[in-house]
Amino acid sequence: MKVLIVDDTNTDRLLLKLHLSKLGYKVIEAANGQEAIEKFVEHSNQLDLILIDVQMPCMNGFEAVKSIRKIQEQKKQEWLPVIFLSASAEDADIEKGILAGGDDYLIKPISQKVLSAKMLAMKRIADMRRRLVESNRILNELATTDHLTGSANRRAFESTLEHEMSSSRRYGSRLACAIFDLDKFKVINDTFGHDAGDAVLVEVVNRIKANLRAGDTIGRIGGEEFGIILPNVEESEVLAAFDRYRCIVADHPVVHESINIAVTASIGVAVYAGEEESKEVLLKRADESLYEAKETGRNRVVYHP
Ligand SMILES: Nc1nc2c(ncn2[C@@H]2O[C@H](COP(=O)(O)OP(=O)(O)OP(=O)(O)O)[C@@H](O)[C@H]2O)c(=O)[nH]1
Repeated sequence: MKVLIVDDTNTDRLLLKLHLSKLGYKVIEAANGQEAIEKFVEHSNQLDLILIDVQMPCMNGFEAVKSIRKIQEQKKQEWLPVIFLSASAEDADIEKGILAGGDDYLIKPISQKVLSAKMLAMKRIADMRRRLVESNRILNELATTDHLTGSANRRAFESTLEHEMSSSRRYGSRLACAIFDLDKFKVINDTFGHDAGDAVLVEVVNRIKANLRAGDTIGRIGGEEFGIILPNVEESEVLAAFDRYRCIVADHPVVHESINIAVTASIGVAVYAGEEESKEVLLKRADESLYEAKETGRNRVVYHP
């Protein structure tokens, strides 16, 4: 468990550090409110608890914690327990501490026994918090990932598309969006079996992922249908970029259980450059190009600038 100790009195800070280190806690120190905020920002991913003195010059503990809570809210971070340490036993001060975002308030001088017990209680909260963060991470992954191919699922793909379209509007950049559909996939399933079909889907996604630039996205938007987003592309690069993906699929068969499975894909492209257009209309334009690619022989990229 990692604890940030904030106290402007060196001896108090040192004593606390000594005691917590003996109990096995890792300690980071700050000597004032401003430094506490800086240390919090630097270590927020690993911190489990803040122990902070109230009376400090320039910025007192209450103000520092209010700022920390604001940062946490902006960054959508999980709750981090805070214990105030103060020489004042006034009810009003205790109330202020809780209102400022504290979870507990200890009156100085603090007995080592009480501090050890409070630390144990906070460790329980820290463990619970860590489990919650991990569960949220797993839930988010499940909600946004296609379980077979590991690519973004339709929901995550559409949300990325919306985000990229708004960046395109803001910065005047151009983004290319394509619908990429494997050809005659039913025949692959019927000839080689559903497991072979699954292996083809996984291999195709892996090949494309290995060739995407940072910031590009592939998402599975249907059974054998994928969406690809290339933000910040030059008009002259669009066709060549998607033709490269077509070749990456068509040039080498997928080998499954020592059987070579030839696969091709048809790709329909639409480019967005900040127009008044919804993602549904953009995807519809890509879909119309895909339809044309299928109708005119498959294993083709169709793009009408
Ligand atoms: N193995 C496997 N097959 C899937 C999966 N999802 C969808 N499919 C199959 O993909 C096939 C899609 O067939 P169609 O929509 O007829 O299209 P197609 O055979 O690819 O023909 P064209 O798109 O016209 O070239 C169907 O047979 C689906 O059962 C999957 O997760 N795994």
